[in-house]
Amino acid sequence: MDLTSLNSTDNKQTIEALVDKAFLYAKELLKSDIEKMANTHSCELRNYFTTSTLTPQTVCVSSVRIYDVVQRLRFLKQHIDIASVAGGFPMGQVPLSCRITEVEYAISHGAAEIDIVIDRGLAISGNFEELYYDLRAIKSLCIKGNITLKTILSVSELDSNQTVYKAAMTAMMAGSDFIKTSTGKEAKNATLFHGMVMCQAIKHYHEKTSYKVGIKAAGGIKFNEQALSWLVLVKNILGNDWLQASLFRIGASSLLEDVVKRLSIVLKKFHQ
Ligand SMILES: O=C[C@H](O)COP(=O)(O)O
Repeated sequence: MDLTSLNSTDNKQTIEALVDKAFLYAKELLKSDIEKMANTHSCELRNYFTTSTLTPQTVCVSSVRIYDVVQRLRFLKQHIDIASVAGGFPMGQVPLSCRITEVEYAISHGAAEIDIVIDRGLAISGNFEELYYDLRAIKSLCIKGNITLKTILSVSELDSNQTVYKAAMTAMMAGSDFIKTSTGKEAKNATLFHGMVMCQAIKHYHEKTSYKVGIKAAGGIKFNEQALSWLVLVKNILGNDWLQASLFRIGASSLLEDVVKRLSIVLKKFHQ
């Protein structure tokens, strides 16, 4: 999971709370369940629930808030990768030079992952060549710093599934490490059908090139059932290889709560 906060009201305090949530929320709420289970179950099982499985893969913030994350991590003496949205998020309607400046800013301030948003106007007008060169320019900045590049297609704003497929292919050809469904700010979130089109594009790209590109589902994913539906979709089309954080992510601001609730139910079953 990329634990996300991308609000216009974000500030130092809300970002500190986000970072604390990434490290403490699950551990604190599940502490007693894990301890009870530890009395009756093997170390292996106990360790599974006490280590990295309870910490999101990244915290995902706006570029201007990266510094707040870095400061909080220093204070907590902890590490988690920082993902930053960039490129005039969420609309993507800014000149390439500004997009480049923002990505450079994000990387130099500590982002390990860049979630770039595409200019949907280019995709809808069929200008995939310019879209490719835009994304290629961003990719060249990421290559230098070994930064993961996720490209947000904003699928619900594209005019057809064919456009979704072409935008996905363009993003992958330009070197995206992930293709991502949505910014979370569109009027409608991505559907599983959009996800299916994206997974098919990833599969075809893999068949043609052997490159494995990841998929990130984001926007309105708040409940376990939704997350599991995406997981099943990815598993069915792309296979078990994709079921790891380097190839499958869910970006969400409000999913952790339900995941922890469900984990608590599962853990209670272990020590009943
Ligand atoms: O990239 C992640 C999305 O912006 C998260 O959207 P959400 O706030 O609806 O979970």
